[in-house]
Amino acid sequence: MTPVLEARNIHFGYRRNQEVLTDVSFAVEEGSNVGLVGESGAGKTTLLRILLGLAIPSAGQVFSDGMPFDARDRKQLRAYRRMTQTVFQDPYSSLDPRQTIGQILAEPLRSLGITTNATEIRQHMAESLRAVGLPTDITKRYPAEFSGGQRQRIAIARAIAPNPRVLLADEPVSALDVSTRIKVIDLLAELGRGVDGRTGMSVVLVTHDLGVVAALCDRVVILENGRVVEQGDTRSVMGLPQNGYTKRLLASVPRLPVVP
Ligand SMILES: Nc1ncnc2c1ncn2[C@@H]1O[C@H](COP(=O)(O)OP(=O)(O)OP(=O)(O)O)[C@@H](O)[C@H]1O
Repeated sequence: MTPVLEARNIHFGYRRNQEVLTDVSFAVEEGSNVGLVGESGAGKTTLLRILLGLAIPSAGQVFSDGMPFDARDRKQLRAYRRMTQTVFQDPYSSLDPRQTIGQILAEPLRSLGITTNATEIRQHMAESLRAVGLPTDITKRYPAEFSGGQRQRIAIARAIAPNPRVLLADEPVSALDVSTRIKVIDLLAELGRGVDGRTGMSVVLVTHDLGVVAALCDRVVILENGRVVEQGDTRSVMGLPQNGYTKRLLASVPRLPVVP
């Protein structure tokens, strides 16, 4: 099967002669969830920025449905943005405090050219609010009226409103308390499977937390200093890690599932 998204031999540096990513390759199959894991500075966010088309690799290529994706091509970027949406770490800064929830949810629908029809926008908004487990009558309220977990649900509702095929999430639960964290992970897992009449989507999850990967991802890619040191099926990698760095990361996480 052609992967929905693929990074092939990606290199990137913010400065000349200082690579932050070196020869990074991995694929995201339709409907499967992939965790990008590594310690602080490993290059996870940079890789996500490349997958979002916000940074251009110095070598290598991103493929979308098997086709090379060039973020400098505005037409390609527009089509790509409809199929990939993102959720950031901090729900306090990612939502504009001056906008109502309705304005926040409608923004991607308008800017991506999905619809400008008020009735259709209301339908999309209600559908995505239902999918994240929030009441549909909150559209006139402001982000400040909601808790961190609720705000992250609103950010997820905004991301899924255009019906993306891939959700790229950068540490989406690390700013939340433990019980809220579990609920948001469950929500992402549900959205991946498809919920409330929506089709499932792939989730690419950037995290330094292997516990979150174990709960959500079918596959895991381990990054160390900008290189992939190990990748594969999450249960196999976590059950029998081959790489010393992966073993050290695993040793720092309590209670991981054991492969039978
Ligand atoms: N805008 C930038 N300019 C220069 N260097 C940068 C920039 N952003 C990141 N870097 C460097 O690139 C490397 C990778 O950073 P990146 O943020 O991708 O890592 P990360 O794995 O996401 O880390 P964290 O878990 O702390 O967010 C680091 O050495 C970082 O200092």
